[in-house]
Amino acid sequence: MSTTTFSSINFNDITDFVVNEGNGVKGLSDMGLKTLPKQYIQLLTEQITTSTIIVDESVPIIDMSNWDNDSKTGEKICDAAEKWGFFQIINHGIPLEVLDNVKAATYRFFKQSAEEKNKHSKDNSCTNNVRYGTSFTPQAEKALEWKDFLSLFYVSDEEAADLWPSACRDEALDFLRNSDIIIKKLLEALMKGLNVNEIDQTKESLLMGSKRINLNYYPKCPNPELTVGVGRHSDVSTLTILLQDNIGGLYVKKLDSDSWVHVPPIDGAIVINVGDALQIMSNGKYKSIEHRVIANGNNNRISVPIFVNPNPNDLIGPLQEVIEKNGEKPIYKQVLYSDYVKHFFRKAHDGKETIDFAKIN
Ligand SMILES: COc1cc(/C=C/C(=O)SCCNC(=O)CCNC(=O)[C@H](O)C(C)(C)COP(=O)(O)OP(=O)(O)OC[C@H]2O[C@@H](n3cnc4c(N)ncnc43)[C@H](O)[C@@H]2OP(=O)(O)O)ccc1O
Ligand SMILES: O=C(O)CCC(=O)C(=O)O
Ligand SMILES: [Fe+2]
Repeated sequence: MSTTTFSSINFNDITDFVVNEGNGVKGLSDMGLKTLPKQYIQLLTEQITTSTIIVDESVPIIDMSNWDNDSKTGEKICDAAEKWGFFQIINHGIPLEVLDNVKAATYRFFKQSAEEKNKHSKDNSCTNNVRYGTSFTPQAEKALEWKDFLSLFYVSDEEAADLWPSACRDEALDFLRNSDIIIKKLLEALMKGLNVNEIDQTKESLLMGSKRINLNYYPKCPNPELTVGVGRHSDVSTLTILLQDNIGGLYVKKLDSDSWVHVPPIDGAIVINVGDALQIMSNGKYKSIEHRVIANGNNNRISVPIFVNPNPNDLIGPLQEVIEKNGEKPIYKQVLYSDYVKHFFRKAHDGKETIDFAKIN
């Protein structure tokens, strides 16, 4: 166990302690520090103030239990994807036990020593497909984010058995497996809304050709109002399937406004959001909305997003059907998906700016 105390580390050593030595912000929080280190103080414009929060609106909650005999469910999904870019689903069919197990596994992974977790850091990991880290892109950020994460890119069960950390591997795989049916249903409905009636092999690759599961850990934070758990960003996925715990703190931007709406935790629900890849493929019909997570002064929080993505080798752009059948002018060009993701990962979170990479000027 580490014998470092907060008074024994200099403020200038913080980045070394948190980022390079793998202690993460959890390492700082566990020491019981009373003041937020300056490296985490966000610009005033990025700190979340109550004046921009709307309390009397919320993202749609869609009951999936009627999927088979109510065509309205599909319409509700398309409507939510157009107007909010975010919604919650209930009665989705993923067993509660699977959700509870992956939450417990997240705690189990982060409870390990810094030395154990740091075996999976960018510098130490023997594979690019498993990455333990903190903040988002520390080397590119003006202010760091109060979050540690483990990011697992899925290739196969065999590869996961060899490379994913045993503290969380089986539970993460089980969540991925159990989310498959709901992912297909959601994409089927969303494609129908674009006049795409069949998800053939090419579409399957474009829509869900790769998956990444992240385990996020946001420890209790001193001066939470000065920093963020995750800064403003939109996901670069097709769809994100997000499991959050009961603490709360995720805010989404209301379309065409400067206001933010809280996504309240609902027991057993899953949060769904549209990512940039689907905004691009739908030629802007479905919205990949900016969201962010506040830091919490009283509680640790965890979340587990599954990012459903195109295959990295796919060229993504507005779908042919959208342009031909609907007679639209494309507003995005074709880009190689792995180039798009590399662009996202090389800069700090910056709201909706990633998508400019694919815009036709
Ligand atoms: C909100 O906080 C987050 C969010 C996220 C992820 C959010 C998403 O929306 S994930 C969906 C991403 N899509 C995919 O992963 C599928 C496609 N994957 C790929 O195309 C490739 O795997 C790749 C991600 C582009 C990596 O390609 P590779 O050839 O292996 O290139 P590298 O040189 O390893 O990486 C390029 C660049 O990205 C950085 N990076 C790679 N993986 C991650 C990661 N999981 N988390 C953070 N950064 C990553 C890597 O350091 C490289 O940057 P350099 O500056 O070193 O060149 C995730 C984490 C959050 O906190
Ligand atoms: O923790 C959350 O609720 C959201 C995290 C998030 O936006 C992400 O990992 O992309
Ligand atoms: Fe996100």
